[in-house]
Amino acid sequence: MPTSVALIAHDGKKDDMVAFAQRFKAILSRYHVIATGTTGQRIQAEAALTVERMQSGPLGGDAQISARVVEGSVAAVVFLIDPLYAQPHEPDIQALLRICEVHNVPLATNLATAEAVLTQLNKARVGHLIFNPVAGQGNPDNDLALISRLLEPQIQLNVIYTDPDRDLTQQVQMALEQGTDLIIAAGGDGTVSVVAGGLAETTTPLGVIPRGTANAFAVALGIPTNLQDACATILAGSTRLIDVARCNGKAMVLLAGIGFEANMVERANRDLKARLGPLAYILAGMQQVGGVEPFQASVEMDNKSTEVTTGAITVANAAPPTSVLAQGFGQVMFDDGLLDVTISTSKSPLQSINALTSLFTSALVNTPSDHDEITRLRTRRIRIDTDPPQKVVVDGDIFGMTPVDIECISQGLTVLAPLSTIGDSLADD
Ligand SMILES: O=C(CO)COP(=O)(O)O
Repeated sequence: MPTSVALIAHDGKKDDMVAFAQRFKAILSRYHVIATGTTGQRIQAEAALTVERMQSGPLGGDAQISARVVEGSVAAVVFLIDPLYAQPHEPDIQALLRICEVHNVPLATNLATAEAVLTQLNKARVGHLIFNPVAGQGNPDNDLALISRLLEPQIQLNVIYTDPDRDLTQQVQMALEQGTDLIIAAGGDGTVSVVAGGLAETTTPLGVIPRGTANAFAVALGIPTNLQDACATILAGSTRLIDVARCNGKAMVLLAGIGFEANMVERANRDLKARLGPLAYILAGMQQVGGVEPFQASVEMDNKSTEVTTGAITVANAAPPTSVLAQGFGQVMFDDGLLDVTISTSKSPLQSINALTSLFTSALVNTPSDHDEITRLRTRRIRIDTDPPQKVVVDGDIFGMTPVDIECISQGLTVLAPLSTIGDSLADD
């Protein structure tokens, strides 16, 4: 769907254009505004809108805008023509009017029609698609073409590619400032986590198109893991309020793993994930069982501190059944305002395997684990320190070292998701 609006005014109409841009600034700022040179300069200065300026009209600016219309990137053209003065570049003006006819692009040549066109544009949903081209094993070009084809008839889509050199949180912030109706994360759990962090404590919904290796967030919320159905879920528009957490200030939607999980994630690097897909985590986990080094942890909640010897601590906000180490309760509640903490106190590889099997069974049958070496608790806030310091993984990526302070923000995130799923506290009522 085209995402630019073109603004052009002859000299006798420039004051009208500036007043129009000021009045419709909220709508225009949701679009990429393009304008001929002098018109653009005045709009930028007097309506404080960001404008991509072409050449001045008589020097070819109208022709440049015609080219954009032909390319298909223009949603509407507002061209305030002065009917009382002849223009030296009349052929360019006529060409632009003709090109708009040819390509069926809304064209307003006076203020009354311009208002009608902008009022109509205001009804379209504007969305930002944050697309991670290196996530998962799919073909990014084909995936993006399919997503655009499915969503664009209903959503004005601005595509932003993730790039290790650009701060994604800042890009989400910019999209929010422009006024977006939804932000869609198309990538793995890492991408989803950063976008969710930017949307935490706002009312702008998060759409998820799972394109990663594990897609744990989508599975936990019952969001389909194939592209077509994930897009259909976004278009259906039903939203859920879920909890979001902050781990040492960083947003966390899934879980923090200390010890076992952090080492496993480190072993399942991108190469292994590219070769084996989700099996990479299982292989890395198996390699890890024998090498678990127990550590001392001090766990503080409600101003009370407890000491434990453990090989794995998992603090989960949301997790699918396959996140075995988070399954002390057999299912992780993602909308109860609490973190689900699972601590394994196994001391030998064999005990670890027994405890893992118990957690796996708990997740399968949705009941709490009663294994002696599993401690489980629910809390709003937790602080964990360890001796020696341990690696911490947050939402599938290595985050840093202990100590960590994790806090749950109750129902702090709006997600486009099917209404009822596993892990949903309503499902228990
Ligand atoms: O002449 C124009 C359109 O035909 C407008 O050009 P400027 O915005 O550069 O004045």
